[in-house]
Amino acid sequence: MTSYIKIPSHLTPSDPQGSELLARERSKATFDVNELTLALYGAEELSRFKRILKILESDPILDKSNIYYMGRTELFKYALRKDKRIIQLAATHKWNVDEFKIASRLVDMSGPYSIHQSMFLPTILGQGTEEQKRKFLNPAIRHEIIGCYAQTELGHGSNVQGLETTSTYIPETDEFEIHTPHLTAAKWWAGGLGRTANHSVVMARLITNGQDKGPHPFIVQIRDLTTHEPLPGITIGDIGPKFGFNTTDNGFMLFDHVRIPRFNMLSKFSQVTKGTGEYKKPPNEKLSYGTMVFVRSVIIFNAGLALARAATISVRYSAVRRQFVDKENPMILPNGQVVETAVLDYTMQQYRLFPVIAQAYAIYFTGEIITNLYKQYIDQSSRGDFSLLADLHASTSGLKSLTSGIAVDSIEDCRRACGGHGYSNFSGFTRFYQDYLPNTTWEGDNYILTQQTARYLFKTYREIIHSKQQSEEFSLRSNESPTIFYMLRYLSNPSQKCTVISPSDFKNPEVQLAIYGYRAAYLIARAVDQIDNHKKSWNSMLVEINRISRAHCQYILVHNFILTLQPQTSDSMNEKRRILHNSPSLKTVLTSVCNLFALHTMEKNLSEFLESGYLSPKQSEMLRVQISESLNEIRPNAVALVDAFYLPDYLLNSALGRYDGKVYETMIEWASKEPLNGITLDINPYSEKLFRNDVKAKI
Ligand SMILES: CCCCCCCC/C=C\CCC/C=C/C(=O)SCCNC(=O)CCNC(=O)[C@H](O)C(C)(C)COP(=O)(O)OP(=O)(O)OC[C@H]1O[C@@H](n2cnc3c(N)ncnc32)[C@H](O)[C@@H]1OP(=O)(O)O
Ligand SMILES: Cc1cc2nc3c(=O)[nH]c(=O)nc-3n(C[C@H](O)[C@H](O)[C@H](O)COP(=O)(O)OP(=O)(O)OC[C@H]3O[C@@H](n4cnc5c(N)ncnc54)[C@H](O)[C@@H]3O)c2cc1C
Repeated sequence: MTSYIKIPSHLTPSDPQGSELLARERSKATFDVNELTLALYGAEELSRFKRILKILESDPILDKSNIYYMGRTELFKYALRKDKRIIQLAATHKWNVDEFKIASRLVDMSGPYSIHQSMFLPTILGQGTEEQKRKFLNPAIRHEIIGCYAQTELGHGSNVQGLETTSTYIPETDEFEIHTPHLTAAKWWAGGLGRTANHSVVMARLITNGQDKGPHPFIVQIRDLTTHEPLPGITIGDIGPKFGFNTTDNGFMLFDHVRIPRFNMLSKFSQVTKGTGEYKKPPNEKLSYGTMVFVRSVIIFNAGLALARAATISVRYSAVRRQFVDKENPMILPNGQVVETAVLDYTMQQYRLFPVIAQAYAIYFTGEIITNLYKQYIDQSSRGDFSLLADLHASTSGLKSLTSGIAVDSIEDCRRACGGHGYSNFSGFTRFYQDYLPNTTWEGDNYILTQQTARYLFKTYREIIHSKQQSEEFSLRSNESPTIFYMLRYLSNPSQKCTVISPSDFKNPEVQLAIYGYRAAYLIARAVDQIDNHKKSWNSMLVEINRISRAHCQYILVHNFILTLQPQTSDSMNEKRRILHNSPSLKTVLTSVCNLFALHTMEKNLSEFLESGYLSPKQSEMLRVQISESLNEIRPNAVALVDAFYLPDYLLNSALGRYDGKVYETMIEWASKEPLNGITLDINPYSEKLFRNDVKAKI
């Protein structure tokens, strides 16, 4: 990359150097960072990760050093080039799906093919028959066709039942006719549709024999495979510049009575019979929504990674950044020199950042559990058993909403914790934050999704209170279901009180779960009473409903973190958990992290814990004391805890979060490459010229 300004090479940052400060931090850690990294990734995945990283880092097409200076069109071209390159590398190195995902995560830029991978392929895989997979999936895997997922319309997104695009069965020709009846039915937002895809999954209302069977997925070829022009009857375009995600061509699409073969209705679960147009219902009405459940589970896992990344940048930078001298506890170098205090030593900075580390670990562990639950559902559903779907839908909806909301808030908190430099693109936060933002909206707006979770919780609660005679059955189920467990516990004595008598009692996992469980059950019981006995409308309860989903999902996050740290029978323990359980130092540090997560989250929602009367004002004071204690416990391990995420500089692309701490050297080097620095302006206001030259002499 070209430098436009020569920076005097004799200048170095004032002592102590960033590298020295980070080395000191690393030497204070009470646990082995490599061991924790292994416990997070597992040996096999870590070695794959390192192998793939090496390939990407040394590939000139995937070099990221220029991207902070690019505008949209340039960035889009870069994204297309890098998407093609990853596919070529995958072919060369024979990467499997998991390896491909690792590469995409490391290259870290949504692109024109992203939705092909994340939604088009999974939809055909999940909803297509074997014959349809042969016809569409195999060429799609080979990238002979490129697809997108067009569900949302200009006038409807959240309300899937309200979609207007129609797909009408024509028995005479054994075809479907796809049509856009109104402007509001224009497909809108589909990633990759704007300029790239030649096929699309189109969610359209199935009309057969004059009956509307609601939205179903269809495969539609939308562009000519040779000319790449839209096919007759189809109008397509890019929807224009966005808040972020500009490296993907989100598009719009209109259909004018476009015919497709009957074969193209994805028919694993519901079918239309040739000629008669008879409709065969799916075994569960919502199976056509399956892709959304899958992507929501991925979003939960990704939220943990996003938090890990934000925490890594801000914690490392805070260890290097120094401001003022803390006179009561000055920072003294080995040579006796008193220097300014690292901002990480200020308790306010710790209170802002350490909970983000804790959120990252908490969500990472729940992400793994949800991923496994999804796999279990896929396994069972392949044998015709859909019994897990309702639970999976409720958990993924609420957790997608909660975890992506936490991630968005915390990325911004971490950015602000980096002060002025956090506002520079070189911080590594700008595109990361902008591109992360739509996670709160896509795959179901976060406020809409909480209604799905609350509805499921109300149903479960009603089942328990209306079937006293079955209480034994519920007691048995409570061993497997933490939800039933906390509801039963609440119902056993609704006026119970929290048992904490000293701050350290808050460290007891049983106490934490009892507090979270009581609060969720109390809110649910109150809402059910309002709806069932006081005839409150659903709409009038929406604020409460959102609270309930959040309360339940926070319980789940705390429960899963505690479960991860509890000894398990060795045969049920996988390799990663075994590493963790065989290391007392890892368990100790992660217990502090778990406590901080549980207690800080409690403090942030304190009014809900207090209003039920379960927690007293006195206990809430003790809670604060214990949070402070947890922050102190984590302080020596802060840098090591983020190092353990093993997020390489190639991914972070951040001057502030570099592993080696060379923050200032990188800031000035990258600034010297700003192309604006290569232009000499003509500042005479009466001259029409803007520049005296196009580009300064390169240095
Ligand atoms: C290589 C892989 C990498 C993957 C990387 C992925 C990362 C992400 C990257 C990019 C992806 C982003 C691109 C974005 C794409 C999109 O946004 S696509 C469009 C997504 N759109 C939505 O999510 C719309 C949200 N709306 C809905 O889901 C629904 O309309 C609804 C809000 C759930 C309401 O639905 P509906 O009105 O039909 O249903 P209800 O009356 O409320 O409920 C009826 C019963 O059905 C149950 N239900 C609802 N949905 C589901 C479901 N999905 N699964 C199972 N069951 C469901 C509901 O609980 C009710 O049950 P009950 O009657 O028993 O109570
Ligand atoms: C970057 C990006 C990429 C996308 N990619 C795709 C894609 O590839 N394919 C695709 O099909 N879609 C895609 N989408 C669309 C996305 O799925 C929808 O935008 C999303 O589901 C929200 O729907 P909406 O836009 O209709 O919001 P609306 O439903 O109009 O929401 C507007 C507001 O109304 C509130 N609201 C609506 N209904 C209710 C209610 N019942 N109760 C309470 N509040 C309510 C919402 O909370 C929200 O605050 C993408 C969107 C973005 C931003």
